[in-house]
Amino acid sequence: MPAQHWPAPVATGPVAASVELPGSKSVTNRALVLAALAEGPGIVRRALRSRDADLMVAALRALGATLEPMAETSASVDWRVTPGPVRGGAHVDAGLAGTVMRFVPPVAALADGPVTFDGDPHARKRPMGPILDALRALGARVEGDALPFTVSGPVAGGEVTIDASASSQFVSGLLLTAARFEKGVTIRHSGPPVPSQPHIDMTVQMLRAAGVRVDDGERDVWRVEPGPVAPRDLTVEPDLSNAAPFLAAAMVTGGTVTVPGWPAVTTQPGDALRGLLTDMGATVHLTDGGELSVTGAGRIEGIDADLREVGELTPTIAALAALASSPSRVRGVAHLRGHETDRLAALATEINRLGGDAEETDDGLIVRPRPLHGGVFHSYDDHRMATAGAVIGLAVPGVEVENIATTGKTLPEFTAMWASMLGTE
Ligand SMILES: O=C(O)C1=C[C@@H](OP(=O)(O)O)[C@@H](O)[C@H](O)C1
Ligand SMILES: C=C(OP(=O)(O)O)C(=O)O
Repeated sequence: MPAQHWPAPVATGPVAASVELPGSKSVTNRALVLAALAEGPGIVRRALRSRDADLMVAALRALGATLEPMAETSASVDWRVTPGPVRGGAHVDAGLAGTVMRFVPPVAALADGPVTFDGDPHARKRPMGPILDALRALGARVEGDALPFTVSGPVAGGEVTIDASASSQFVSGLLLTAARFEKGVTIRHSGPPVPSQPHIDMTVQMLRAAGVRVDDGERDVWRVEPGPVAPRDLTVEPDLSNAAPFLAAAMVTGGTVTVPGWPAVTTQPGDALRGLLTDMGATVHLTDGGELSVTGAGRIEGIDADLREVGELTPTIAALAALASSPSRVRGVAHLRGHETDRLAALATEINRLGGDAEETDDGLIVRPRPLHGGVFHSYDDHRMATAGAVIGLAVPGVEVENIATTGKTLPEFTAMWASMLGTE
């Protein structure tokens, strides 16, 4: 895969493709953590292979779990996971992965010695304070308030109040390990709304499937009883958020893209694409057999949408908005400033660099239609910025995406899949 300035292919006609997506990053990394914390060996099938998933595998191995591939393809692995006593003295590289930097520190607090964490230069800027303070309040010793930091257990557990408005992953991270703390954990959120509720629902649902008792009946309060985590044999769903740029290609080109294996019921936020793309003018159909198809009308409508619950879809929606025939407004996503990059600034800057009209608001973006021209679309080490550039490039000749290889965070085969969708491979 070329490392830099990837000439984004222009579509020569309506796409007509079926695109099979590898496993969900969010499900994979939760499943691996829960398997490593379980009472006995378990299996995680169709786990994603990508930088974020590889970092999680390395982190759990460093902490004492054994992960063995039972079967693998270039895109996915079936892992047999054998838990071990959580080992101190380890180092965890979080890369730029929110799931690693927020889900692994509570696991590390179970270790018999200190565990050090660091990550990419930009990862040191991502918010960590609330979850590290929570671990302190629950009994851990933590040096540092952001990457790099050191966590030393033991943690007794108990009650803690946090402000999770900057990331739902603070809640998910504490919840995933909570049952293994002597007293379990009760988390109360206090502050502006917590984003990405479906991702918290995903955590709660996967904990329950592993036999953990979770009470989420009161808004912004989660109670986890202490107890064992049951081993499972689970199959990871396709990554519906990574379906976004491919489905967007159907809209941009007035073609049809189908994605097999779309779950009938899911906690993945990518499922919201069905409604969002319909609102932007697509015809969306999900068959009983789990095949999702999106057909573009040849014209994209602007949208006014609150994406707080599904923030990771914002870069694709903004790319579509830049190609739409009427203005768009995206709200509720101030927390995207703490993602892989400040996504609101990055999207506005890169759309405007191509001649567009995008404006940051307090909590989102306004994008007005304007003819675009070619140029370099910077990715800021952000996989979803890179794929947003590819979407715009379908309709705008001369777009070059800087560092397309950053798509390896969650979709290492992106360029090959894109070429295959366009029939140009
Ligand atoms: O728990 C998860 O797997 C995720 C939660 C969300 O994080 P934020 O709540 O920080 O947006 C999402 O954006 C991220 O891509 C994955
Ligand atoms: C915000 C994202 O990732 P992370 O898990 O690193 O927070 C994302 O994938 O859009």
